[in-house]
Amino acid sequence: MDLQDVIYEKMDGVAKITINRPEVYNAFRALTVKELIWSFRDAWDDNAIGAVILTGAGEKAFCTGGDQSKKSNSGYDSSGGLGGGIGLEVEALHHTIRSIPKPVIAAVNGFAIGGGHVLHVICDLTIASDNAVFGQAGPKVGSYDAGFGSAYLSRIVGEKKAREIWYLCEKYSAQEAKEMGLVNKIVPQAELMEAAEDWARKIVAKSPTAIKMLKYSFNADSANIEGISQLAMGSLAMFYNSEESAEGRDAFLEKRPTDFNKFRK
Ligand SMILES: CC(C)(COP(=O)(O)OP(=O)(O)OC[C@H]1O[C@@H](n2cnc3c(N)ncnc32)[C@H](O)[C@@H]1OP(=O)(O)O)[C@@H](O)C(=O)NCCC(=O)NCCSC(=O)CCC(=O)c1ccccc1C(=O)O
Repeated sequence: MDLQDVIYEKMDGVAKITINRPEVYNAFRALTVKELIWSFRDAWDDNAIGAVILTGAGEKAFCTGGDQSKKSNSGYDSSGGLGGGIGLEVEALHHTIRSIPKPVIAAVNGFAIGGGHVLHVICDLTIASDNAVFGQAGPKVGSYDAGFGSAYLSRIVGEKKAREIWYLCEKYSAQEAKEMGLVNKIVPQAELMEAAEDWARKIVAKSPTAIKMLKYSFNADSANIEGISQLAMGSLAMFYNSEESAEGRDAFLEKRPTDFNKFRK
């Protein structure tokens, strides 16, 4: 596949997938999500690969979720039926990251916000640079991830903290993220890739069958969230076709405060 939005590399048993849209802080559009799925599936299919690193290009951001400039009232910029009607195959991407029988390490090199935050939450492990910033943004921009983004997040940080993260849309430092169990390790930004590659190589040296079965065992306990995620994305498609959702997107793009009051009923 000829990749435009993603850089895909393989070395010493480790696949590295880099979201490459630094001009929009690595926000994803339909093509980005398609290319991410393709890359993860290639790594899955390649018996020489034992671990995957997911990161973002540049020093500012890991990923900031859906590209707001590509969102219309009928969803993001893919018009097909894939993706539950939201125009982005986010649900399939989440499924692929969880299903690939090889650990996925998120190397968070800056902002992990919104749908970008959900991506690192779903990854098996997270290593953050000391300047990384974490948080959800959906309620500020007329969106939500009521699947893995909320239900699985609450398993990691607890119900109260997950509700705080979604309801307030505050930003959290790498240290705060580590304290709430969202991050496995923090390193200086210059050492991030070295640290991720070091952990990946340690995993690659282990029994692949043991690693695969452990990943599936960890997944089994939260597998029911897949069904919730399908419902969530279906409801999101309907919500996107509303003035309320459009107000959030437009305010972000116009760099002005939101006015959601008229939608309270
Ligand atoms: C990340 C920020 C907090 C950084 O703020 P700041 O340092 O002030 O930089 P900015 O000037 O804001 O940004 C620099 C530059 O990047 C552009 N940009 C950043 N993020 C996006 C984006 N998501 N879409 C489009 N463009 C983006 C920004 O416009 C600037 O460009 P200029 O040309 O220089 O003006 C801040 O940028 C920020 O808050 N970004 C938005 C984050 C966001 O709202 N993401 C979507 C959230 S939706 C969600 O959380 C729930 C939904 C969800 O998870 C989901 C589920 C299913 C499908 C899709 C999604 C989804 O994520 O949408």
